[in-house]
Amino acid sequence: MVQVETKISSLFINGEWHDADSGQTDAVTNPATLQTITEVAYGGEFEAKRAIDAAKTAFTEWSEMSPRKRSRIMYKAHQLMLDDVDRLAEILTTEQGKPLKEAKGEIKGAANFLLWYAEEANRIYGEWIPSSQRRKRILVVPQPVGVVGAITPWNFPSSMITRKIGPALAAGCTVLLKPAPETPLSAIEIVKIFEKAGLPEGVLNLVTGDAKAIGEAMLSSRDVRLITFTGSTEVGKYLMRESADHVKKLSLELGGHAPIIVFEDADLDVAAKLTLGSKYRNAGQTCICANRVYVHESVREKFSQKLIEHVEALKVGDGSDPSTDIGPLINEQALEKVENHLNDAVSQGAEVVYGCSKWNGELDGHFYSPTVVTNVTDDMAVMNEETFGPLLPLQTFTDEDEAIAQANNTDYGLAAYIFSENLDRSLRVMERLEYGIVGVNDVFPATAEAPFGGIKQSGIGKEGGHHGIDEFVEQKYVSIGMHK
Ligand SMILES: NC(=O)C1=CN([C@@H]2O[C@H](COP(=O)(O)OP(=O)(O)OC[C@H]3O[C@@H](n4cnc5c(N)ncnc54)[C@H](OP(=O)(O)O)[C@@H]3O)[C@@H](O)[C@H]2O)C=CC1
Ligand SMILES: O=C(O)CCCC(=O)O
Repeated sequence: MVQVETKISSLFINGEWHDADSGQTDAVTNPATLQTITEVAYGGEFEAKRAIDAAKTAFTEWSEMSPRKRSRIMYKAHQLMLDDVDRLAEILTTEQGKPLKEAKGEIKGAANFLLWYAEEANRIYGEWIPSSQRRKRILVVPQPVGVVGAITPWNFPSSMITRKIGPALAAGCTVLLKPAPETPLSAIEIVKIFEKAGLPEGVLNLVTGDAKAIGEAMLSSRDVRLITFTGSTEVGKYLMRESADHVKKLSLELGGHAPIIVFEDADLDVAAKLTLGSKYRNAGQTCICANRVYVHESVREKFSQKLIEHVEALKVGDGSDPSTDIGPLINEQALEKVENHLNDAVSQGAEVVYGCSKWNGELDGHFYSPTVVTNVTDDMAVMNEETFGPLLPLQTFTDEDEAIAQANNTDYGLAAYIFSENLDRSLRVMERLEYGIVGVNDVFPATAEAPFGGIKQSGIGKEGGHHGIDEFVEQKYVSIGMHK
């Protein structure tokens, strides 16, 4: 397995690596073995403020650099990432737990965001609008917002970072990045890649440590013009409230509670296989994971049989073992949440048809068996809250309107999925689903070229695609009078 130093100076401010001012460190733990991997710096307000100052100073040169030049650095970073995919995937698995094959997929996806935005850097076009007045001209000039605060989660420790810093850097913004404390090593590697690729000092800064204090430094700074955040809806709401004083821009990718609807005209083999892929990827810790499945009553038996056959074949274990399909959950609280959702459902009459236990293998980590429950009702926690774990509830429906109403009956609106071989129905249902992303016979929508993002309490703004750049750009309207 990959070798990591026992202590890392993980604060990167103005092109230099530092320890925390206090000398404090924070342990990074392997969730499969519960062994400490290393210690990283536990920074706070003062380090974050210095990083914001560095980003502010670097902004002028970076934003005025030609897009071609910015783009070249990003291409290089993309290539360096791909060249090192095996080692980076091992680091990711060690700190996050997901199976190596998924970690490799994530690193490639993360590199792809850099490639996509290296290309987009050259295409941030303005507009020339015909004026209603003969002696006037109207221009719209896109300009970078300024210093960006990026706060990222542990579930995709690499791609959630490049999905934010890719468009930020392409647009000409400079960044203070605060990664999740569970997974700082992938963030450190990304920063090192940019250092190697020749990114000027101060353009990308990293502060690991006290979330509240670092967040507060971002929120209270008039120089941080945008906060881009992926994580829980609760913290997203907090950032929104606290951004009001400075009227900051916000881009928020928050929780989801994705429904899968399996219609009676679905290809049940495809539906069962992909339901499994959606629910158990990253042990269910993906914001677009299926949280609840609605299957038409007439195909319930057949569908659940096929599903269980697939679930039975899944192997739980240490993600670093190439044969593992499901790794550990990130921590004890995550495990408790799954257990609580299961106990709540069972106490109200749900039937466990597969799984149901903390894993009793020989590893100490936070493992949970893939579990399937039926006889669930609308008021159970699992049908209302994001579980973020490998628990799959199956409920039946009898008609299309009922299925749509059930799917929409939530404050979340990130991703929803339908399985049907009927094109008319697929389009009809897609249009009525109140979600930012709809998968039709597909459950893996995240990709660099498409706009990923939720509605309702799942967030604001898009990441990915040419749309992803918009968050990092202000449109300056220039009104030109001609007087001669
Ligand atoms: N949309 C998604 O992809 C994700 C959704 N979630 C959902 O959230 C639940 C809880 O997970 P959790 O990791 O606690 O998610 P959080 O929202 O608490 O954490 C996400 C990131 O935000 C940081 N953060 C937390 N509080 C603040 C603050 N006041 N100011 C600035 N940054 C802050 C965290 O740092 P720190 O941990 O140091 O507080 C972390 O870097 C999960 O069970 C899941 O339901 C979680 C992760 C990703
Ligand atoms: O959980 C998320 O916030 C992003 C999902 C990314 C992916 O599906 O690759």
